[in-house]
Amino acid sequence: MTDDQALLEVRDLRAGYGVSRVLDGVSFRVAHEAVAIVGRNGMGKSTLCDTLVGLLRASGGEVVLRGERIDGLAPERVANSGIAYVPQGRRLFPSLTVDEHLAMLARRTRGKRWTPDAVYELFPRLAERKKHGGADLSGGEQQMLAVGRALLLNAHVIVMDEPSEGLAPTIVDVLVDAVHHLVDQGVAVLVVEQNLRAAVRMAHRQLVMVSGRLEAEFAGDELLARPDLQHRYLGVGGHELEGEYR
Ligand SMILES: Nc1ncnc2c1ncn2[C@@H]1O[C@H](COP(=O)(O)OP(=O)(O)OP(=O)(O)O)[C@@H](O)[C@H]1O
Repeated sequence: MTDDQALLEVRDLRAGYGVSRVLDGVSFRVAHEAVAIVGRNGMGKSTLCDTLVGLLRASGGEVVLRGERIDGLAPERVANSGIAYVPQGRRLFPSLTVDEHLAMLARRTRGKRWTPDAVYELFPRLAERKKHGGADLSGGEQQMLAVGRALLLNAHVIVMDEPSEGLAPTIVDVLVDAVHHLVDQGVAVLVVEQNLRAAVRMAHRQLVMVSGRLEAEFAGDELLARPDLQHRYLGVGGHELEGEYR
């Protein structure tokens, strides 16, 4: 596989809940890079994440990871094939310490690039909190731990659903740096973000989801400079979104 080939390719993906169709033919490619998906609430971004990682079954289309179809596989097999998921809300165990969370996955890390020590090097703050339980961690520390767990799966692609949600700006900076570091290390990142500024800083390419379809793509900070497009695609200025796209 060469660098310009897609690590992840999604073709005409369709999925929904019962009779309600949410993803209505989603296609995109992710190479060795970070790509952001932005869009208003309820447009299908989390549904896309769940479908990519096998938590929701696609009703049509294909998900191809490094040349192999992974749609239709159970979530554990998707994880083993090289996509790790950092879900919205982080889903940690309140009674386990940081060390215990990472040790649970350490068995899989022998001889691999990512180990608990490498995670502590990436997030020194977590190293300081090794013995603390999940319930004692701040939102930012929980997010770092959730990313650390995903890294220990030694994934080729990490899917993150709204990682900056509820985090202080300085912690968002840590996450932005972490995403760049992961890309430098050869990991592709697909990040769903409500925070446009964070999305733009994490990912050079931003794809806009509208009603279960990808309607537009922007590069760099093009979208930040265009309030008209933000209004059109993201509903900025709409009462329910005021302040989210900051
Ligand atoms: N478990 C579910 N059962 C039925 N409908 C669902 C379920 N989860 C989401 N939906 C619906 O699917 C649509 C897309 O939701 P989704 O959460 O994917 O959007 P989103 O873009 O991630 O928005 P948000 O940022 O609010 O999570 C919405 O209409 C939502 O109500």
